[in-house]
Amino acid sequence: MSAHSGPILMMGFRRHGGSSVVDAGQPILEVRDLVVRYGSQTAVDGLSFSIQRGEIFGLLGPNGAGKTTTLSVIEGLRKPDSGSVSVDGAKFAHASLAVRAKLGVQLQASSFQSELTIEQLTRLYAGLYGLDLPRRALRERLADVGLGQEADKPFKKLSGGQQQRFSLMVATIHDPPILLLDEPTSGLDPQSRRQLWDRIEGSRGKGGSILLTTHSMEEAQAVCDRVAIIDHGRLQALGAPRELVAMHRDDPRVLAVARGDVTLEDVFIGLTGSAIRD
Ligand SMILES: Nc1ncnc2c1ncn2[C@@H]1O[C@H](COP(=O)(O)OP(=O)(O)OP(=O)(O)O)[C@@H](O)[C@H]1O
Repeated sequence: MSAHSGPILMMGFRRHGGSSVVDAGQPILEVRDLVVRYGSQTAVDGLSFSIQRGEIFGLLGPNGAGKTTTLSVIEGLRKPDSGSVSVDGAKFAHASLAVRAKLGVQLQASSFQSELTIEQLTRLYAGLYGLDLPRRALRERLADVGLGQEADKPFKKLSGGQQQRFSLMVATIHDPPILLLDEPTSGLDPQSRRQLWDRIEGSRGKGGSILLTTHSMEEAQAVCDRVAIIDHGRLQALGAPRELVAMHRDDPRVLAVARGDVTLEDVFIGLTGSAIRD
């Protein structure tokens, strides 16, 4: 993640386990009044939120809430029916390559040419971003994610967790100021998950921002400065995890599902309902 210029102000965002510093200036990412339809179905229905520099922001919602659709618009893969996405102040629809390169996107395993070794793939993706990294630097990047010994292995021979770590390394190879992660820890063992949390937290220290989706309330509480809970494509709640718990702890819908002290998961289920989604 690149360090950014501009004033850094204490915003008073307090996280579980410590405090964090985010930039109060222009948001690095702004989603405004986003609407996305698939035929007659509205998947995202007037969604707005913004992310500050240095902020780790969680997009939470039950299955089918519209999280992946929102990410695909931010990534430029899908055109919204209305609304806008701005990255660092530039409307994304008209964004130059330089603006698009501000996004780091974690690719699915199926996106990589699986016969190539991970060193070859690293060189390939570095080249796409205009980076000409010497072999030692390539190996260092791999070693950073615990893949130093696997440099000569074809991608397809990595384990699922190794593939995920590789894909994260590639997403950040050009030090993007904002990283988008769609369920980054699903399928990881507890060790790899904790390591990824550490890396996510480390990016904040360097001024990087992250937008992640997760179904794990534990994860949201552990790493996110703020979360948005969405359902049916609409915003249900927005704030720091602790603030949301404090704000909704007396809500009868939340009390009805709580099993002891009210948690973020109780707030989530209370606001989005207990029914399983398709
Ligand atoms: N390509 C598509 N064509 C038609 N409908 C779609 C398409 N992609 C998503 N949908 C629908 O849009 C809604 C939002 O889906 P989306 O994948 O964005 O939800 P999500 O919050 O990411 O869900 P999950 O947690 O299950 O990944 C769902 O009702 C889904 O069925």
